[in-house]
Amino acid sequence: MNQSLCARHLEAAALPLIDIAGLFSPDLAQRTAVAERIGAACREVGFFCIANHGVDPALQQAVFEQARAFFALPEAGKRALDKVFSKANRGYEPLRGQVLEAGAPADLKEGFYIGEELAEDDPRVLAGRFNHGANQWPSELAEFRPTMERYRDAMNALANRLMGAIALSLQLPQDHFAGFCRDSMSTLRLLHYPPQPANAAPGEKGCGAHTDFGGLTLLLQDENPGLQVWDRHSKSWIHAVPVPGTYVVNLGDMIARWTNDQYRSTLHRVVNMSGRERYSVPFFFSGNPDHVVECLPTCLAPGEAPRYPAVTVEEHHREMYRRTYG
Ligand SMILES: O=C(O)CCC(=O)C(=O)O
Ligand SMILES: [Fe+2]
Repeated sequence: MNQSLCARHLEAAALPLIDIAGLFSPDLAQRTAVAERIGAACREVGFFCIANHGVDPALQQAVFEQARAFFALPEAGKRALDKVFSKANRGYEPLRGQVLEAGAPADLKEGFYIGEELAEDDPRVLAGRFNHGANQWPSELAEFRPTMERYRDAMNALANRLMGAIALSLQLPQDHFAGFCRDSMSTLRLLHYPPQPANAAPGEKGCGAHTDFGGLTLLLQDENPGLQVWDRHSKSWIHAVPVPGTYVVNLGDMIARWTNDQYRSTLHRVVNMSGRERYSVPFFFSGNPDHVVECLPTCLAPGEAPRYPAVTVEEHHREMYRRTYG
């Protein structure tokens, strides 16, 4: 192994790697043992990698194949599914379509958003609920929709399991977050990052520094590194080098609100210095829109006040989208 590879693997080791096989056990002690490791990572870093998560590698590869095929479509085909045509923020987002870091140049990524499929006459759609509606699907790619729907279902199941582990890690019953998890307004996002251009403007990068808005994010990365996670101890960026077969899991702002920042929603960004096209697939498990997120009494020391007012999942997401899409 050469020097630079060694250095890269050392950096990768900085994100805790947790084997979650025990979460699938009928034995509460085994589930709790994994939950405790997750809890420690949530307190320390707010980011961790999970292995033995049970998601079919063939399904993950199919998602990447479909994502690559979509982004390779002619510009006109992608623009026909532009998010601007959707009231529910579904569809294609062109390069530089989002500013994730306030004051920085727009992000050097293109994306595609998929959510729960809701018909035009669904009462939630008729009521104009935030992000509720139909998806836009590329008619050119027959396998795209079934692949993404299967994958979204697998991600919802895994996120539910991880929320149970987070509850256990906070000494709460495993189903404590069931109300949050029910009919979650989750988003599957396909991302494509071109290589960082040599002539990039100052501060221009794949994805500006941000924290995620929702509950949990489960990130599938291809083999090209690019994700960087802020380390508050060394005050520097950790390179989250892809570890084959794992997911990167990070906590969104909702979990920081519940725990009064005991569990961290950590700053991260993407700079694609790999010299290759990078593809990633974050799944944002955002929670039930009506669920009220407020500080858990068990996360307050005697005399301590909650840092955040109570907010519904829907109110919080409306505000966050307003900030990053202007
Ligand atoms: O592409 C990545 O590795 C991270 C993307 C991300 O942070 C996001 O979409 O919120
Ligand atoms: Fe993110």
